[in-house]
Amino acid sequence: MFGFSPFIAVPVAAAGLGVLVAVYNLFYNLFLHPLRGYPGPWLWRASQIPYNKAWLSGRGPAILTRVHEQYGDVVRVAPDRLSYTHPEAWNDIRGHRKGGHGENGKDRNFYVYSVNNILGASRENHSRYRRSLAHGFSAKSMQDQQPLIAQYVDLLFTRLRAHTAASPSLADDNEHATAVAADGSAIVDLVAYFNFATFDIIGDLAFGAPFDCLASEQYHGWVKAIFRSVEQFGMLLSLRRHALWLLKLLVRAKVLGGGQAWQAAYARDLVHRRLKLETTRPDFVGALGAAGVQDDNVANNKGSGPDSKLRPLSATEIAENMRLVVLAGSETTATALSAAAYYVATLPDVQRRLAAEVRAAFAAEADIDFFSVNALPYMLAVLNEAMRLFPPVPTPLPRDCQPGGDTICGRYVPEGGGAKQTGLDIWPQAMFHSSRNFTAPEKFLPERWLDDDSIASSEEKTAHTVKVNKDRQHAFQPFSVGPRNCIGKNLAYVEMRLILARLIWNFDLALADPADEKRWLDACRSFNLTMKGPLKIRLTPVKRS
Ligand code: HEM
Repeated sequence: MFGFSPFIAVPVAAAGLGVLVAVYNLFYNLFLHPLRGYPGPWLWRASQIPYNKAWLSGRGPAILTRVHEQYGDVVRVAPDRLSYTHPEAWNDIRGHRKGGHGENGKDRNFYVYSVNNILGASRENHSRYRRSLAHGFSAKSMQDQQPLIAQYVDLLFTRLRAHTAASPSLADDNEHATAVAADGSAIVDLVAYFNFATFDIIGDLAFGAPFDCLASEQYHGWVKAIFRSVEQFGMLLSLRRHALWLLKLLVRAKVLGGGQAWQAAYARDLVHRRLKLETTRPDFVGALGAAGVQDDNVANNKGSGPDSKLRPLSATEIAENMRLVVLAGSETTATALSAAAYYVATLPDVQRRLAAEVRAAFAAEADIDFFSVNALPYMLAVLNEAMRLFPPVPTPLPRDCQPGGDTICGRYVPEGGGAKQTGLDIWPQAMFHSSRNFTAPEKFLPERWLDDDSIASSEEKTAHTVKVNKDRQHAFQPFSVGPRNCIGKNLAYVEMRLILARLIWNFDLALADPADEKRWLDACRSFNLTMKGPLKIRLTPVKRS
């Protein structure tokens, strides 16, 4: 009499089982998991959903900053994941290891699309790639690269000056720049122009040919494809963590990741052409190819003999690494410059002090070069403060805890629970905005990077003199630390200093629309890199007698 049709009984039983498994998982994560002793919001500790939601929203950095403010320097942000804002975490998680300790390897899910380049390479291939690439980033190479870089910086300022012509009728307008006033000022989308310059510079260094963004004042198709794939990557990642089947379907349907094959083929073609040139150009491909280029079949045979770390790279490996270098080296630098320009345009006191320093240091624009820009301490402080408040890489580059576990910030972290290794995150934005690390963390105060201990903008001199606690300022590591830190850090600083110094030497900056003070920041979304809207700045040429 209690007999149910199998068409009802089977789905009901399956649903019931599903609910039981879900309840058991929640119970296990909260009360039995090896990470159960770490603090965090209970829903984040119980389920992966809030963490994935934060990633997919593009607002993860702000969300994680709030979570850390409430729960402290070490937070369990997902059942199998810890996130850190204590400065010691940089070295404990990513630093050079002593006494035969293994490294906390890169999260395999996260770097799955980077296994063929330096970013996600195995330890052995990483050494090969890093050693070969290092030649292109040495002090000697950078000196040789100076004319090549300067040529693009010159072109950037030729373009900007053309838009700010003395008479609007002479100015050369386009969708990214419009002359507006008889005083020669123009409204320019600086995000676009910084991207044009940084992509041209790195494109030329990586492939021996620029993208001609500055020449055409347009984004090159390859650059547009990179932007699209950065946004998609945030989604790919979350799907990989939880719905691999859905990911496979979407990739197969080319809804996600569709441009990857085209981007790879394009890079291979450029590298092949560059390798054929008989030239001593001081670019990255030249440095990589100097030790010879190995046949793809040999290089793919990942031998582990004693000389395996010295194996030269194949043309495909060079192309994959150059593709990564273009992405890693362009958008990041353009983001730092955009953030600096935004804060300078928004904060009159900062602009006044910066302009005084830059304009007093150089009698002529031609005096601004690789070396002379090093003598501008306030400008360096502005750049660092911009990267602190608006980090070019604001989301984590996650690691997996090494087998056997590790001690991080003085506390033992177990290797993992079940089949999953413990994930180790540092969200740079949460680290750099932490009130435990920085005095008045939400304020743009370049003075915190100078020798003075007191911060007071002239407007706030009496009301808000802040005594800066510098004990934990080493939390600021926008280029990461350890053997896999940013290889392009010095080049990035040279580009940023050259461009910002010349911008300030030439122009006064103001937001074209004051509403952008809030709107521009609010519209940004972070998926590893930061997707920014146009930054419309009124550039007014400096009048000199
Ligand atoms: C403001 C500008 C920049 C910032 C904030 C930045 C930040 C970073 C960070 C945080 C990493 C570590 C990635 C990880 O742990 O997975 C990294 C790695 C890397 N960066 Fe940069 N970067 C910048 C500019 C550049 C430039 C100009 C280049 C080259 C032209 C470059 C090339 C690389 C490369 C090749 C790696 C991988 C290094 C390795 O795995 O050994 N970056 N960068």
